[in-house]
Amino acid sequence: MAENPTPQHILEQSEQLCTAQELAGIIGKMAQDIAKTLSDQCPVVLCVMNGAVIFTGHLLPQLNFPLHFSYVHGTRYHETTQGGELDWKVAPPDDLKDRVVLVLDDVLDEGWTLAAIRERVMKNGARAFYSAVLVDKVIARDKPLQADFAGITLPDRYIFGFGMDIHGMWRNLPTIYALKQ
Ligand SMILES: O=P(O)(O)OC[C@H]1O[C@H](OP(=O)(O)OP(=O)(O)O)[C@H](O)[C@@H]1O
Ligand SMILES: Nc1nc2[nH]cnc2c(=O)[nH]1
Repeated sequence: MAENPTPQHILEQSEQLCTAQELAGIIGKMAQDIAKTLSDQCPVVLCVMNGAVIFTGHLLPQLNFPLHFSYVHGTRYHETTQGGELDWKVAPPDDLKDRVVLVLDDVLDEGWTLAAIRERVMKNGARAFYSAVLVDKVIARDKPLQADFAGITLPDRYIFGFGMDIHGMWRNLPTIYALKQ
């Protein structure tokens, strides 16, 4: 891949990993599983911006029980494909005392982002923490946490589309892609 590939070049060098229809089925099943556990808890649902924006937009209308909604914004990949320190742009809400919290993220990779969110959420008084990730990546290392609800398992390749970026671009693709190997 060239050092500064154009958006079109990235797309040409990529392959689709699943269809939009498959994603719809996966998210529908996740909504049912989440409802079985949380429908009587009135959870605070937090979207992890930016990557989880499309996943959240598909999942939320299918959660057919009362909930409160807000978001956190933390990034540790910036516009690169390597994670670093988590940079908090918007931290979890302060007023989580005794609340059950469900955090929605697009991908659980090394797990440091969700682990840091869990720590802040519990410090802010939550009674219980749950996480739902659209993609659980298979990596060679142990993760600091496992997701309570996971949609699809994918191999250790940098993915983009459906909310996830590559070099800051292509979050708007309607399904998930990876660069050809
Ligand atoms: O499990 P980890 O290795 O910690 O990685 C997962 C996180 O990485 C991505 O966020 P990113 O930092 O790229 O910010 P973005 O959501 O704005 O793209 C993704 O949206 C997850 O939040
Ligand atoms: N866009 C994107 N963000 C990530 N954050 C952690 N892993 C990934 C990935 O594969 N793609």
